[in-house]
Amino acid sequence: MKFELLHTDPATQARAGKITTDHGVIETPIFMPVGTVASVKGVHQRELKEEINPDIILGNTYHLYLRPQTQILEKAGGLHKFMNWDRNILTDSGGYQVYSLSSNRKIKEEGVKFKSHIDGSYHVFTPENVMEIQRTIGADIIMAFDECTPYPCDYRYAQRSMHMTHRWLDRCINHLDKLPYKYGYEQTFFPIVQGSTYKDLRQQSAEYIANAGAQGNAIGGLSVGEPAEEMYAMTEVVTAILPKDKPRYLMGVGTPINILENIALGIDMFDCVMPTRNARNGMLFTAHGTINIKNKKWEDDFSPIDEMAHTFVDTEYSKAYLRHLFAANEYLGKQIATIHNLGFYMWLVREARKHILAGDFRAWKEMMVKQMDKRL
Ligand SMILES: Nc1nc(=O)c2cc3nc(NCCN4CCCCC4)[nH]c3cc2[nH]1
Repeated sequence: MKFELLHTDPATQARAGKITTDHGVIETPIFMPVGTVASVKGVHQRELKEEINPDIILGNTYHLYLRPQTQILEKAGGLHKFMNWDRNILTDSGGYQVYSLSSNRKIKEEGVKFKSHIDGSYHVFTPENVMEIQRTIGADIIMAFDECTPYPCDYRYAQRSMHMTHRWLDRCINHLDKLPYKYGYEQTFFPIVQGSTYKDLRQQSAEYIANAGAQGNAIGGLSVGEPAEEMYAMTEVVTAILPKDKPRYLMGVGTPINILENIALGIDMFDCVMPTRNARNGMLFTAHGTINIKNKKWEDDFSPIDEMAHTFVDTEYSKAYLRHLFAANEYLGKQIATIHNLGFYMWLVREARKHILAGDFRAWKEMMVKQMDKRL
């Protein structure tokens, strides 16, 4: 992987960059649509490419390991072939999903024992086998196996969790070095900063991760219920320490406002289920605020979904029609809302990149944060 830092905004820490991998170029700042189990829910790969045009999407080790399982992915020649997606893919390592999805899991030094949320079978993830699984899935960017420290937690817990994540990081790196690529293209490994919301632990973890000398670095343990101000404060502490010539990925973030605030703090990569999950619930994000399309007020509003026309659905369908589809529980409604929200998120980060390069990012960001903070 190659990262070119094209410009850093003088008034903030915002950056415009370009990542190049064997599956193409990723222009940063970037939002990565979440395709947990090899599908961005309700959207065809062709629609994704033609209408939303993400340079990279997310997959998930925990889910893909349980279903379709790694031997199927291996027989298919990896996840790109299996889902017919020839652009970039990033897989999360499962550290978060085990903690958020599995009914009962035990975290020990060796690894995490968990019960499948699908059929109740027991499994163990270790730094070593998660590296093997991610080699088999074949994503272009793969994440360290870490513990996403639960929030809130006391200092002692956060400290011990962070040190275990650092020991697991060393095990990931040592094991990965023994695992050749399976499908003939490069895979890049990102370590993950922890430390919960304790400034000194975040500094220690950022130093440890920076010293690993990876091609990119991630910030974990945030967007787990902490107040946004805490998220921003921890991001600021960490980006001050992480190397500037490597991309920074803030995991699981976030709302449109969170994304703009964190771009200003020096983050290059984002992923979040919000645009897709909220869409399925009728919540639309727009540059002028959020719309709950199920609200009766839209039942005779025949204006386009979004005049800014980020994607074809914005002008081909009215608010009234979309509200009707949700009222009738037609899954076309969920599909339309999903394409709209992903189109908006991609527009937002691309606009941010334009303003960073134009030198007026701060003023634009302040205006957008105010404008988007409305319920329409
Ligand atoms: N390996 C790993 N380590 C993390 O610390 C981590 C931290 C994360 N924090 C989030 N937050 C997701 C928040 N999301 C907001 C919309 C509703 C569903 C949850 N996702 C994460 C994923 C993560 N993955």
